[in-house]
Amino acid sequence: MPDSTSGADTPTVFVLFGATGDLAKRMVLPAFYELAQRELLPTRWKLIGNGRGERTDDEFRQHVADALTEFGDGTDDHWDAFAKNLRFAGGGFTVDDPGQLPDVIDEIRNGDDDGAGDFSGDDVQLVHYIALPPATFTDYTKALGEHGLDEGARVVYEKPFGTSQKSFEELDVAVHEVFDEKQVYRIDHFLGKESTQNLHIIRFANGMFAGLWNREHVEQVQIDIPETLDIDDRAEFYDATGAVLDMLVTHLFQVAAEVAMEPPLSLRADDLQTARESVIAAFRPIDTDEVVLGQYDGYRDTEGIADDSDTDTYVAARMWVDTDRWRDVPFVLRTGKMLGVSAQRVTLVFRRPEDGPVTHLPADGAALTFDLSGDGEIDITLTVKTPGPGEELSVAHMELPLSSIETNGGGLSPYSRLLFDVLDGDRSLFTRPDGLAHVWEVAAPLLDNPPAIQSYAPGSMGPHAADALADPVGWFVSGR
Ligand SMILES: NC(=O)C1=CN([C@@H]2O[C@H](COP(=O)(O)OP(=O)(O)OC[C@H]3O[C@@H](n4cnc5c(N)ncnc54)[C@H](OP(=O)(O)O)[C@@H]3O)[C@@H](O)[C@H]2O)C=CC1
Ligand SMILES: O=C1O[C@H](COP(=O)(O)O)[C@@H](O)[C@H](O)[C@H]1O
Repeated sequence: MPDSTSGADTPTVFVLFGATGDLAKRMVLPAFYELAQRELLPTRWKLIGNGRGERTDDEFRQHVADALTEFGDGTDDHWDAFAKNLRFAGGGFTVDDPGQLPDVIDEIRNGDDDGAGDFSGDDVQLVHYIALPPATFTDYTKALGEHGLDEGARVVYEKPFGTSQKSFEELDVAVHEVFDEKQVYRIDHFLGKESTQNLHIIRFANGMFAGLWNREHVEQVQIDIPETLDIDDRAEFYDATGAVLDMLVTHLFQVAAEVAMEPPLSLRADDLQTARESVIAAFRPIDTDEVVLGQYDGYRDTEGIADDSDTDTYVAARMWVDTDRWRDVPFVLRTGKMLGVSAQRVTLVFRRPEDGPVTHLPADGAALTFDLSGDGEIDITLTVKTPGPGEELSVAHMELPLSSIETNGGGLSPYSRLLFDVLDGDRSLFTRPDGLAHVWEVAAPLLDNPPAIQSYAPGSMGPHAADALADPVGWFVSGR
């Protein structure tokens, strides 16, 4: 639910720090354009790209057009009107020197900007998007405060919001010295995926699932994100990060919290965030005996990776959520690069009825799966009678692609959805510092004392040692 100041009529200035960077061109700029195409932007808006170098507005417009061609669907008849709203403010942005940004904002506020829309005389909503290397988050936050661009503004932080308990706490203090929590939007784009949102909608909107969402009925939860991708053009970033930080303690933990949360009082931002982020406090600190770390063969031959790198490109972990609802139900989480298949599946595996008349039931014969990839899909696995003579059993699947549901314009990509929510003032799908503080407590045993890395063949499903973590059900996603 949006905060009180948002609205389609509020003139909005969106400042994209790191506008020349990789994330901006892959995700943020195409998502912004998608919102324009879908007419989901405020009536009056400007996007100011910020960077340390100098570019004219027209050069920046060309940069955006190129990004849309390379990473989006190109430009269409929305482009001319869109391009008029793009500006560039170079010269960097530091506490000592704000570069050109304040002047460009003033031009827009004073109505001197020759683009579309008159902002003069209106309160302008500032939205800052920090798409910069994480090491710079604190300095840019301080600079926003120093140059008076914090008041009433919203600020979006890319991930990772800290890479250790210490760096998280330091960043959290720095951010709250400048911004109130209600101004802050920490992105985890897995929360913006259509199927992730269906974890709470399908559960709470359908009595048949609401009643099953507990230890009495669920035997195991799997959160499985294998990737066939390698790390080629992100070698420096990836080698300093690894699968545990890049995926496990960020996206997979947030999705686990979506599954595990207690019913929120409502779907309002505070209630949904409270339910999701507070259950992380009940995640049991990771037992490293229940973790398998891997690195694919050939990783160290990648340009930019040291010959002796011990960075994890794979992690599988069995975790426990110590609430009455989930006590003793294993949550098994897995992700890795260069695996045999790409998938993003969250599966609740249901218990087999005990002492019922049907015997010899398969362990994987009843499940509800949320496919987070692409447009999203919900699948139901059932044990059925094999058609024909006799009483043979088969495991059958029903698939509901979310793209088959009639909508007004189709689903939104995760970044478009999250940007829309920022512009709308809705923080439901963003992370909160109380949850993130617990993430680091849960992860500490693994970060402090990681198990030895095991090698695996590219195209496999990772080290065999991880197979047992999902016993007795077995991993639903299989690639071998
Ligand atoms: N790239 C991706 O696929 C993903 C990235 N992210 C996150 O998004 C954020 C940005 O990532 P990405 O775009 O890849 O990063 P880049 O390395 O591409 O940096 C973005 C921009 O920041 C500016 N910049 C770089 N170093 C500094 C510095 N030391 N001080 C000030 N400005 C600097 C540069 O712009 P200029 O030279 O114009 O000043 C650069 O173009 C990171 O937090 C990352 O973790 C999250 C998910 C995926
Ligand atoms: O944040 C990240 O996510 C991607 C996977 O995201 P998706 O957009 O393909 O759903 C992952 O490949 C990358 O390593 C990680 O940084």
